[in-house]
Amino acid sequence: DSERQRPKGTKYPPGPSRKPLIGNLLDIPPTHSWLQFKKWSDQYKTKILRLTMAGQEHYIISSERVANDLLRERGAIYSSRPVAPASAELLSNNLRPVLLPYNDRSDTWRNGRKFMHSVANAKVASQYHATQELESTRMIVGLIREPRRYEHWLELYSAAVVFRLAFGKRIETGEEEVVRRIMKVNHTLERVASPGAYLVDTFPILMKLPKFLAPFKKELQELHREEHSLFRGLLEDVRERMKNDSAPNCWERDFLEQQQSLDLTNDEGAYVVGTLFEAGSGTTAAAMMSFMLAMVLHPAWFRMLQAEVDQISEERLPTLDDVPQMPTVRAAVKETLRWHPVTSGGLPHVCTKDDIYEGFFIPAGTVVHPVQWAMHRDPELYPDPETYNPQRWLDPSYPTYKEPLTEHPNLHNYSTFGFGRRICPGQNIAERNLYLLAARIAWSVDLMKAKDETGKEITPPYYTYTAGFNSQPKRFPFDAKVRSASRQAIIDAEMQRHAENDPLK
Ligand code: HEM
Repeated sequence: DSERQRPKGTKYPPGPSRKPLIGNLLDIPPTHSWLQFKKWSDQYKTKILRLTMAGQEHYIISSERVANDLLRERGAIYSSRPVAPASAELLSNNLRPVLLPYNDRSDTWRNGRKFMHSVANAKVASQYHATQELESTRMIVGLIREPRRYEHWLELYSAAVVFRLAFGKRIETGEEEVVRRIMKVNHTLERVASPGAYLVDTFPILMKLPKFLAPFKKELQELHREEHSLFRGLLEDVRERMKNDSAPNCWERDFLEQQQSLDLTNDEGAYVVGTLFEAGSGTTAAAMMSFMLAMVLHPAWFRMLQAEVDQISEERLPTLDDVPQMPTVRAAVKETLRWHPVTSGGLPHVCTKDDIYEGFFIPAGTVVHPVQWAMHRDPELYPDPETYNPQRWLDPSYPTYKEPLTEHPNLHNYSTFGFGRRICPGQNIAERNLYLLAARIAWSVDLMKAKDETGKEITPPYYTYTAGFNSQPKRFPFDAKVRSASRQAIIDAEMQRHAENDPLK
C-alpha cells in the first residue's frame, strides 16, 4: 500500500523483480548476504537498492556519502531499529539497547545511550589504557607460547578488557563459569538476531499465535530468563560489594552511583552494561583475526609495521602514548576494517517518517541497511578496492588521504562503526584495542606462513569467513616466533610488573 502514498514526481529505487507477497525473500542468500547486495548494487548501477520482504521495504545503501546524508544528517528520522519480535521482544524483553527503537515511550534507549557515552567517550577512554596494556601483554605472552591458539588469545583479550571495565572482574582462562555463561548469551543473541533465524521476524503476525502453536515463544522466553539472571547477578554482585566498600571501579558501580539521575531501572542498567560487554568483545576479536590474516597474506606490510614500532623503541613494548608516531599501524588497522569489515552487512536503521532523497521515495518504516561490504568497495573512494592497501591512508595521491599523519588515519566516525545517533558508542575503546594489539604484535613476533608436509608454504584463502552477523576469517594456519631473546625478556618483565600491580589482584 506504500505504492499508493508515493508522492508525485518521486520513484522507488531500482532493484531485482519481486514475487507477489513474499517479494525478494527467497532471493536473499541466508549467509554472507552482503556479497549479493554488492552484486545487485553494481548490476542496477545504484547507490540505493530496493528489496522487499513479505511487504516490508528494505533499502540497501552502498555509498558512504548516502549513508551519511540519511543516517547522520537526517538522524532525527533514521535512527530506529527494525521490529524484531524474536530478538528484541522475546529474547531481550525490550531491554537490549542495541535493538531498541529510537524513541520508545519509556526513553530506555536514550537514557541507556547517555550512560554508555559517559563511560566510553574519548576522554574517559584514556583512563582504560592501563587495563589495555596489561591484557595486551598477556595476549602477547600467549601468542608466543601457543601461536596456533591465536583465536583463543584474541578472544580472551577482547573479553578480558571489557569484563574488567564493565564488571570489575578478571578473566584468567576464559573457562570461568560466569565467562562461559556470558559467552553463551553472546552466541545466542547472534543466532537469534541473524536474519531468517526466526520466521516471526519476517512475519510479525505470527506473534499473535497462542503459545501452544508457537514453540519459539517458550524457547526464547527461557533464554531471556537465563540472560536476565546473569546480567542482574553481575549487577547485584557489585551492589553487595559496595555495601562494605569493596567494590572495584567499574561500569556497574558507575551505574549504581548515578542511577537516580540516569532514570534507568535495575533491569535497564543491567542490560546496558551487559550489552556493552557483548557488543565489545566479539567484534574486537573478529577485527583482530582479520588483521592477522591481512598480515600473513601481506608480509611486506607487516615488516613496515615492525620498522615503525622499532623506530619508537626496541627497548620497550609500544604503548598507547605512541599512537601519534604510528601512522602505518593505524593505516594497517583501518585498511583491515575496510577490506573485511566485522559487520559487513551493517546494522539496520529504520526510517520513521516518509522521506525523499535524490528523487527516491523512502516510506516510513523502511529498513535501511548501510552495507559496509559494498560501501568499502566503492571504487571512487577506494581505487582498486579488492586490494588490501594501507597506502591509501598514507599517500597523498589517494582520495582517502588526510593530514597530519600524527592524527590521520584514525577510526573516528569511520563507517565501520555505523552512523549518526546510533554510531558505535565503544569506538574509542575499540580503536585503542586495535592499535595497541597491532603495534605490540609487530614489535614482539615475526609471522610466517605455515608449511605443509612437503615443506610448501600454505597461503590462507583471501575470504573464507564465518557465517553470521559478525564475520571473521575461519581458522587459518600460520606461525609466530618471538623476534629475539631480548624482546622475550622485556615482555616477561612487563608481564611480571603488570601481575604485581594489577588493581584487581
Ligand atoms: C572493532 C570493534 C567494533 C566494531 C567494528 C563495532 C561496530 C559497531 C557497529 C557497526 C554498530 C552499529 C552502529 C549503527 O547502528 O549505525 C555498533 C553499535 C554498538 N556498539 Fe560497537 N563496535 C565495536 C566495538 C565495540 C565496543 C568495544 C563496545 C563497548 C565497549 C561497543 C558497543 C556498542 C554498542 C552498545 C552498540 C549499540 C549502539 C546503539 O544501538 O545505540 N562496540 N558497533
